[in-house]
Amino acid sequence: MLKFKCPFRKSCVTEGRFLGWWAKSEKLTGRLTRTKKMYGSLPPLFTFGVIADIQYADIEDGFNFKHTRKRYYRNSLRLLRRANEKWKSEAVQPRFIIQLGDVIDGYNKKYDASERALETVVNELDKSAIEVHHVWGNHEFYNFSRDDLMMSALNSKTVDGTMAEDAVQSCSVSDTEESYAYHFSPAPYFRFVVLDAYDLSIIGRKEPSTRYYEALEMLQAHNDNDDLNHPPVAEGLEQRFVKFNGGFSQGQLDWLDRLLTLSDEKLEKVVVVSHLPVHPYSTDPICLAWNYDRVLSILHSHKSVVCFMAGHDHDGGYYRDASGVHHLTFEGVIETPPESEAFGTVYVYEDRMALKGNGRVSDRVLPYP
Ligand SMILES: Nc1ccn([C@@H]2O[C@H](COP(=O)(O)OP(=O)(O)OC[C@H](O)CO)[C@@H](O)[C@H]2O)c(=O)n1
Repeated sequence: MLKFKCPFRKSCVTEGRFLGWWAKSEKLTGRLTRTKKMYGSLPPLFTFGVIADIQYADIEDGFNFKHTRKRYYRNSLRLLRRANEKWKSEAVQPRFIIQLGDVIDGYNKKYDASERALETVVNELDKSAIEVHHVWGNHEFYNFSRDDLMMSALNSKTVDGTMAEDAVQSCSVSDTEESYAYHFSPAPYFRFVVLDAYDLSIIGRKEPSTRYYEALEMLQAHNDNDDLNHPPVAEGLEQRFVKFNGGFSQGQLDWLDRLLTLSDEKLEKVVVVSHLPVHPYSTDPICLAWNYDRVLSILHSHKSVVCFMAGHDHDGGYYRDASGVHHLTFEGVIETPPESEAFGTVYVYEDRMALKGNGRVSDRVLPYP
């Protein structure tokens, strides 16, 4: 029997009725394959763009810490421009862009160029007039204080009226230790959650503050090096306990859990994003969030979660976990050579998302769990 159920969009219902009529008028069963093909070729409900680790700086090319990967600091702006031009030129433009953090490089601070570099990338993004959701990474904190970031163009926290009654609009524990975590719903039955992976960190929190000391204690319990950017071990998951990573406060984890409970009740599909990956198989473990396991267990206890997107590991990664949640770590623009690309457009359907990658980012079909 022909099933065509789409609670998301009136036009889908119309298309469904049309297909039902068409199937009957074609005297049916042998034609179902054709119908299915038509269903598969329905336009997406909406699309969105994704880009990670642009790390722009107006300086000569360099290398990563281990000298294993080249970093193209100026070219990163050209790659951002090309991505944005592509999004702008689409017949139906992406509804929004997710910028997964580290939009400018920490080197800008050294050259007193943080503001200028930020203005340059924001101006570039503004050329498309597509709404951008900014995630904060370690390089944001090399350049700016948390207070500065809250006042900057990188604060894309939105007030989402649809869940106002649920009192989970944003993650606020106290005025002095506010987290940069929020959610938005770009279409009925879909929700995106932006997490703050440097909520518990010694670069994302100022001394003296409760979270700073909590973070320092957690880090030093696993890493006794003088230089806390140096990993405590050469292999394995404990490598993640470095200063350039961070974690999620209990307040933020509780907020996430409450929010996902409401999303479950509303039958939503939820995409969670953060600068740091949370699944060990989706990244080099040196890039994992400190308390990744706490996030994973929350994600797994809610049927609404379909995908987790992160940056930070410039080599990228992908893993579909046992609960069916897709963990996508996006390849970083900064380590992408001038002749290539590193961005994606995600096409969102009723039953799946499809990532159309460019350059180093692969195409992927992401069925919902
Ligand atoms: N093994 C390391 C790696 C890095 N550092 C120092 O930490 C700071 C941040 O490093 P950076 O490579 O710039 O950070 P990214 O966010 O671009 O990349 C994250 C992972 O490295 C990707 O694999 C900087 O001061 C480094 O010098 C370190 O001391 N030891």
